[in-house]
Amino acid sequence: MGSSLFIKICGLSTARDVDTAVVAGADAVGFVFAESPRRVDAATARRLAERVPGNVLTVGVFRGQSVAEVRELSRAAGLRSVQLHGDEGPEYYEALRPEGWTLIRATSFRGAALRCGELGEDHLLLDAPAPGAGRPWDWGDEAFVAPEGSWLLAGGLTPGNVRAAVRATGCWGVDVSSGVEASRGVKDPVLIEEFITAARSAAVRSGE
Ligand SMILES: O=C(O)c1ccccc1NCC(=O)[C@H](O)[C@H](O)COP(=O)(O)O
Repeated sequence: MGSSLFIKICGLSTARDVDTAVVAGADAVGFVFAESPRRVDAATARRLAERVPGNVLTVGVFRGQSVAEVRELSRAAGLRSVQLHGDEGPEYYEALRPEGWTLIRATSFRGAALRCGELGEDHLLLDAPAPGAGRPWDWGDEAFVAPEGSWLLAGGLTPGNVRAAVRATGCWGVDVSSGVEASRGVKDPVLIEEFITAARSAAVRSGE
C-alpha cells in the first residue's frame, strides 16, 4: 500500500471493469452485496475476485445485514475485506475480527469528530448519507473535522473533483462508484482510468 493515496473502485460486476481498475492501479475493488442495482451474488463476486492480484484488496459491501450473512457471503466469495454501511456496534466488528478480513466502517459525517478504529474497524469511510448515490457532501465546509487515522473519502467523487477533494481533506484514501459510471450500475472503463489518474495526481497528503 505504501504511502500513496489508497484508491478503491466500488460496485464492480464485470471482468472488464475489474481488469480495468486493477491495471489502472486501484488498491481495492468493491462488490456490493447490499440492496442495490449494483448487487452481485457470491458466485459472481468469487469469479471476479479470482482475477484480482494479491496486492489489491477485494471488498464486500454490506448494509444492515447480519454477521452470519456477512460471513457466509464473504467466505463464499473469497474476499479479503468487508465494508459495513449499517449502524453496527463494536460487537459486530469483534465478531468478524477472527476472520482476518480488513474491516471498513462506512458512515457519514454528522458534526462530531470521528476516530478510525473506535469501533474496532481498520479503516473508516466517510460517505454521503445515501451511499452509492453519487451525491457529494460538505467535506470542504469549515465545520468538517477530518477523522484521525486511515480514512477514505466517498460520496459524489468524479475524475473532475477528486484531486481537489483529496487536497481539501487530506484523506488517506478515496472510494468511488457513480462517478465512474456511464449510467447507474454500468461502469465506464475510461472514467475508471481517468479517476485513478486524477486521484494519483493529488498525491499530497499531510506529512509527505
Ligand atoms: O452502491 C450502492 O448502491 C450501495 C448500496 C448500499 C450500500 C453501499 C453502496 N455503495 C457503496 C459505495 O459504492 C461507496 O462506498 C460510496 O458510497 C461511493 O458512492 P458514490 O457516491 O456513488 O461514488
